[in-house]
Amino acid sequence: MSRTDDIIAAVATPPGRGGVGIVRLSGPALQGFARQLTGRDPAPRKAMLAEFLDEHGRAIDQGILLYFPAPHSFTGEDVLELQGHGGPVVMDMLLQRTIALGARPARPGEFSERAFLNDKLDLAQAEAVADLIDAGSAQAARAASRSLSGEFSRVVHELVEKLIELRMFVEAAIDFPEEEVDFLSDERIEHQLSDIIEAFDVLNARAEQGRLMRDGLTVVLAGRPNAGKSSLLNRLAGHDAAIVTDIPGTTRDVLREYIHLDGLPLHVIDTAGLRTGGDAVEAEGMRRARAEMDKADCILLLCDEATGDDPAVLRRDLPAHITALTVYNKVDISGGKAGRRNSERQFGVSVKTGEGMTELIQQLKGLAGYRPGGEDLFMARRRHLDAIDRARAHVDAGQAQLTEMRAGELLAEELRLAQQALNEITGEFTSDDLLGRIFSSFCIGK
Ligand SMILES: Nc1nc2c(c(=O)[nH]1)N(C=O)[C@@H](CNc1ccc(C(=O)N[C@@H](CCC(=O)O)C(=O)O)cc1)CN2
Ligand SMILES: Nc1nc2c(ncn2[C@@H]2O[C@H](COP(=O)(O)OP(=O)(O)OP(=O)(O)O)[C@@H](O)[C@H]2O)c(=O)[nH]1
Ligand SMILES: [Mg+2]
Repeated sequence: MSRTDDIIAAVATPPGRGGVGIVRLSGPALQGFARQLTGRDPAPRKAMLAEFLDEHGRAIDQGILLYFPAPHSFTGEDVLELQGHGGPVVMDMLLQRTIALGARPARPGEFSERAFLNDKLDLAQAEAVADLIDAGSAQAARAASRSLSGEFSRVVHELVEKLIELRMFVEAAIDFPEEEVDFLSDERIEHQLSDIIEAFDVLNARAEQGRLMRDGLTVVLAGRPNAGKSSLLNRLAGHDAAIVTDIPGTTRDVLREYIHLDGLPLHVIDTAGLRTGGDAVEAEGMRRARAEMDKADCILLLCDEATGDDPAVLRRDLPAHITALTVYNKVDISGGKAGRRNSERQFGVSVKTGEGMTELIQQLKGLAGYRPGGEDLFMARRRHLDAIDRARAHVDAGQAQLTEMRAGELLAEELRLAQQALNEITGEFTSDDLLGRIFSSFCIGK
């Protein structure tokens, strides 16, 4: 665990020029520190106009000084903010001055880590702070804000409480072995178990939505040369990202664009057209195309309907576990039907005129199970979903112990393991290693 008895300092505002820039400090005895820096005693939680002085007593900057005495601060320690003029040189001079006075530069995420260690935030909330800063849409920001306020943690805790309650009940039964079998046949246990499993499903659905909102959906555009993949990339991106020509084999590299569909982040990946032959460069392009397809959430298999390109052969070749939509392109010249075809996996479009595009996009959102504007979702990460999955697997195993073996002890143990897995989400049960990994991905000054 990191030491928290020293003073950390960092520029909390983004690098570059801005109206105001903030150097933030956290640690012990910052009142004296403020006195040395400004020659004045700061009043707790009161904005004070002050001069930030260098070692010769000259003003580096004139700014607002904020002092939050422990424990009533963001980190739970003394916090000092020097709100100066937002230029990179001023900020650096202020930071260097605080270091000369005994502070040390903060590591990424160290302020949030201290807030976590001092119980100001649980782990899911600390992660939500970072997700709020990284939010790419208003929906994502609202979801992160809901997690930051503790909504996600509250739902997780409710489920943990249910697990504890049931475990106590089962453990009480184990303490009276002669009655155990009867006790375990008690319908209450079955009921509570199915109640818990239902709560897992609800939690999982909400968290999965939140994860989608955070990580987005990766869609790979694949198909024969000239099918219109790069044209589709450009239309989705809204600008000329990729070169489009009528020469088959135009795209050789993998191209990536990041867009939003009603708040759903979409990573769209354009690839080299698949065909036999082609030179070494094109062959490498196709190899990379297939590597991207293996990692996709969804593949759009494009074909040029105007030339009668049959997608069946390529479709058989796709990675089996990944959802694929077949997109018949160029209906403006083929005369084919635009929009949904025989199944929800087949669409006719004209990338050129835009016909059928709305339906295709609608289907993409639907595939992800994405519900725009979902007011009940909270930000979640893959780490959280993994923990939910593991906890759920323990509950399922416990249920099997009960119904098949009437083994109360084993059920109790599975419930304990489920509880432990869920506690990883809020950080009641974590390793230093995990904390290190989480906080080091934050920005400096957060
Ligand atoms: N200038 C500035 N703006 C900021 C932050 C900051 O650190 N500085 N924040 C940093 O992320 C966010 C606000 N988060 C904060 C969270 C808690 C406390 C705080 O002082 N908490 C005390 C008192 C609570 C109260 O008065 O109700 C506490 O929890 O005891 C301050 C900021 C966003 N804006
Ligand atoms: N008429 C018509 N032409 C289209 C449509 N979509 C694309 N094209 C044309 O088809 C040709 C090939 O388009 P690209 O987007 O480069 O095709 P691609 O699949 O990226 O091809 P490669 O990069 O070679 O694999 C270009 O001349 C486009 O203008 C469409 O909907 N209708
Ligand atoms: Mg192309």
